[in-house]
Amino acid sequence: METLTLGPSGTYSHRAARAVADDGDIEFTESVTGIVEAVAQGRSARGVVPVENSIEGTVTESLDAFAEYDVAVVQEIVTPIRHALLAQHEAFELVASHAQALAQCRSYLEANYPEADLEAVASTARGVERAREDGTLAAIGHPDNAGGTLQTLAEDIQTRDSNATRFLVVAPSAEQSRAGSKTSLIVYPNRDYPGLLLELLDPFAERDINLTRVESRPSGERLGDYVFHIDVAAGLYENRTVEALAVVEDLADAGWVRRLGSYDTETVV
Ligand SMILES: O=C(O)C(=O)Cc1ccccc1
Repeated sequence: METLTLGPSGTYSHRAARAVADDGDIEFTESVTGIVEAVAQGRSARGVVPVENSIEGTVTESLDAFAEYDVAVVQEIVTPIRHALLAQHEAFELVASHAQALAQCRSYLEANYPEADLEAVASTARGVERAREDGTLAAIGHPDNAGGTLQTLAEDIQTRDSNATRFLVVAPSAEQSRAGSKTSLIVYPNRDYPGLLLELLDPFAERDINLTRVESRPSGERLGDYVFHIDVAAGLYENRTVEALAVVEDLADAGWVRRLGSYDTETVV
């Protein structure tokens, strides 16, 4: 099945996409929003996007794209991230990588290459391509990207050993599923009063549904107005989830509630 992910070839997203697609079916683009948009518009059957890292937190562009485009989430992929420093030689001046990778390796770079400039590029593999062509650049990426002109100068340079990233697999909204142990929801109450968030979360607590993530993102309508991204450890096939959602929908009757669907998690090493 044709699957679009963040490229070029060799990104962590590419590695995650291999868990759900044959390598020959994977295509690349350099925009997370572009991936979600392509799936929503039927130009791609599946998309794989990074959503959250254990060190650096949310990939806000992905969440905002889920709020903007109508798509379903059909699977979660969790993968450990081990970064390598890749360059032609030690004498580089600039490190080019994805903003999250640069942030995840901040301490290592400050301690070992305090003089180096940092440049955020669209993906780790884009930085690798640049470093392959230009000896003044180093890249941070998966060690498998070494070879040719590029050597591995250091491995495991992320701040903590437990660096994991969650990726979500998106599909056209018609493929939204009720089966799975987790569910992603987006709630826009279009209201503001004391205790609103408490009221939105209480229906889950009352039914013993664990929340695995709550994230507020600006709605873009006005300052202080938020869209809430809520993930729960329960499926839409369960009565307790349907009941909790009915209460949430009442509370958000001036706005909207989107069910991205239920899905299972796969860990890929
Ligand atoms: O740039 C990549 O390789 C990505 O897939 C995004 C990313 C960056 C850093 C950690 C995890 C995912």
